[in-house]
Amino acid sequence: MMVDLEERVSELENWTDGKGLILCGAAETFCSGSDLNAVRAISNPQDGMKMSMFMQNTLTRLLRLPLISVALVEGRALGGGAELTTACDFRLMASDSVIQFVHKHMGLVPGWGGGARLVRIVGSQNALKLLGGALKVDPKLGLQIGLADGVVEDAQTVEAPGSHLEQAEKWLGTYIKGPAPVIQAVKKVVLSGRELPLSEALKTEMGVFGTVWGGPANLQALASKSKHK
Ligand SMILES: CCC(=O)SCCNC(=O)CCNC(=O)[C@H](O)C(C)(C)COP(=O)(O)OP(=O)(O)OC[C@H]1O[C@@H](n2cnc3c(N)ncnc32)[C@H](O)[C@@H]1OP(=O)(O)O
Repeated sequence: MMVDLEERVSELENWTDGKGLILCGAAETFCSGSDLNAVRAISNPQDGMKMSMFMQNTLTRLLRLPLISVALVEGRALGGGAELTTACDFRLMASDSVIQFVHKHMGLVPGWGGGARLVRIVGSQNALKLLGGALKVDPKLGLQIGLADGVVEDAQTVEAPGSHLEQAEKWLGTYIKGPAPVIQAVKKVVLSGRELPLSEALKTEMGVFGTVWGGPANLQALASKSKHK
């Protein structure tokens, strides 16, 4: 799974006209973490560090894709699976889903970069509670602390506007409407603001601005004298 994920990220890095990405699991489970059978075979500090380095690299590259990404959490996101959700820009949770950093119960802490990212998403107080208590985060708690950005309704219920995936596509559609170069620029500006010290982020923003200023979408908008009512 880890190698497969790295390969998919490499493919996405070459997707030049992409705008959005939805990461979801199969068989009603988002991801139950690292393969426990494989983990047993590499349960020494040296191999653990190698796995940590590999997964941090893969998930950092996933988060830095110039695409707006959503983790669609159905069922459980446990351990490394919970870390995986933090490598997307947004998280949408199904009504019966749970995100749980179970690392403490495994005698571990996050090692795929999920601890550092969690602090940036929910703040250090909430991150300490989630990791220290190995708390089960349901959609209600997820929305309350900012780990979840929305809830998708069960497809069986009358109010549900389509499957979970269709709802996620609709939700993401709001944020990726428009030309790919502009949406990619939006992501790059937010990413630099999120990751870099202010002076560097400002420089990056200027560079990204230069790629869209006077570009096709900008010139078309100017020519159409659009109003923003
Ligand atoms: C980076 C740190 C980490 O990620 S440490 C890993 C943290 N994850 C875990 O400890 C997951 C432990 N598993 C569970 O809690 C349950 O299997 C969950 C995921 C809740 C599913 O429960 P349930 O619906 O009852 O199904 P089940 O237990 O019968 O599982 C079906 C088969 O899948 C397997 N499975 C599940 N998770 C893993 C995993 N992480 N690695 C390896 N195998 C896993 C189960 O063992 C089970 O296999 P089998 O059918 O008994 O052969």
